[in-house]
Amino acid sequence: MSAMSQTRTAAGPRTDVLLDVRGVRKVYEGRGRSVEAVRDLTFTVARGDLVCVVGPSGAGKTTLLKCIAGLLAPTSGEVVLEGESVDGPPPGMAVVFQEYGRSLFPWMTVRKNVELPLKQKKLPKARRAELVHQALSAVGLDDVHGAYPWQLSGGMQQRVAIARAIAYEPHILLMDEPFAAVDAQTRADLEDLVRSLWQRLGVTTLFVTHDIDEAVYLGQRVLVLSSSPTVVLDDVTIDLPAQRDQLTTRSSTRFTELRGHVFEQIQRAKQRSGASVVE
Ligand SMILES: Nc1ncnc2c1ncn2[C@@H]1O[C@H](COP(=O)(O)OP(=O)(O)OP(=O)(O)O)[C@@H](O)[C@H]1O
Repeated sequence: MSAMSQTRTAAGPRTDVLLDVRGVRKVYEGRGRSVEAVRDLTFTVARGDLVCVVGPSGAGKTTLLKCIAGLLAPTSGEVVLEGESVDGPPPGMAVVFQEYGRSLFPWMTVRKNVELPLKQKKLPKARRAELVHQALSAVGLDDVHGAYPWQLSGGMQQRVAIARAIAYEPHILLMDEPFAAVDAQTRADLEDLVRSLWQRLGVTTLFVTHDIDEAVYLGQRVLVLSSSPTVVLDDVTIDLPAQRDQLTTRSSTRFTELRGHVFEQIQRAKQRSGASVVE
């Protein structure tokens, strides 16, 4: 780790660790061929943190996120959430994926889409209505309760997916390249939405992206993944002011320094090859 990096353990043991990723390794087994997507990932996320994970294409970001979400079993190592080992989708977690078009049900109205996980949580009807209303209002979609997802723009659909996630009142929110498929202006608006929701709701957030600027703009920390073997190459503390805006923050000297530092790390990581074929 470089001088700019600050390991989170430097100040002593963390007492409020929400997520503990311990030596996670994932090898995909295929016909006569095994691909080691992730070698050894170890890090913690404290309650209330907003942590971005950035790494070159194929570094294993999605694999890591699926392991954390309990959708994929690590080959070795362990994911511990709130003291419990993860061996399936944990109840206190919500995930927002890149493909909003596939994550919303087209035959259900916006309201029904947001309400669905709350029904699975067996919340009473009045509470569900309250949470749906609050969440849609928080993402600026007060007027579209009765619309269908396909009647909305891509950016609005992703807002619905975010509303569904926050209505669930998760302890941790995972986001996997959620804005990769929207235009630049919408992306900037959605980034600001994530920051403002995080500040208002205090929900612990792990945000995976391949976009260095996005990671530095959003995060309190940026974890830089290497590729082949995939490990945490750097853990950068983003010491930008808490109040960020697209114009001032992105044109500040500190933003440029941090972005340059992460960029250098990614370049180093890219000099290595993709995932290792281990057999
Ligand atoms: N089901 C699978 N079977 C075999 N190999 C896989 C499987 N899923 C992913 N991989 C391989 O594991 C490696 C890591 O993939 P992963 O999708 O996790 O990376 P990523 O960092 O999210 O990539 P990107 O930024 O391009 O989305 C890649 O080499 C990929 O080809």
